[in-house]
Amino acid sequence: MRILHTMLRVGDLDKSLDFYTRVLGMQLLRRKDYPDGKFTLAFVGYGPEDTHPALELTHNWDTSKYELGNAYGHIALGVKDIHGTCDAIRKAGGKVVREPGPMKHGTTVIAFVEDPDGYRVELIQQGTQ
Ligand SMILES: C[C@@H](O)C(=O)SC[C@H](NC(=O)CC[C@H](N)C(=O)O)C(=O)NCC(=O)O
Ligand code: NI
Repeated sequence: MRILHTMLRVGDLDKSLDFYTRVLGMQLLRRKDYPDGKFTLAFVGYGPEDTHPALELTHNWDTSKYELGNAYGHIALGVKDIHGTCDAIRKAGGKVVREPGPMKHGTTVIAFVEDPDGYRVELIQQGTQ
């Protein structure tokens, strides 16, 4: 088995696609409208789905906001230069909500950014896990 995708419900698909593609550098892999169900699925990631996991951004046409609750954690991205990546994300208009540094109670070097819905994306400095 392998991880195929993680599904996130998003309130504004255009804003989310801009964040995940322009700000985080992902590719839009495929997008399909389901008019009978009044929703759109857009898959984004860093490579083709037959070899890379993807995010499934689900847009329900009648829902513009979700209660994220306190159970959801994050998706994590490995990065070569966490400081440079955070600077680039800020420059592109992204929101860094936790500056790079060792995790609390540990040594892995992490940072957190927030997507347009408030979902957190963790950046992990490669080689520090
Ligand atoms: C290893 C890396 O992938 C992590 O996600 S560790 C990040 C760390 N997680 C926790 O502390 C989990 C327990 C916490 N009580 C929770 O439920 O989230 C984290 O979020 N650290 C915060 C920080 O600023 O270092
Ligand atoms: Ni993590």
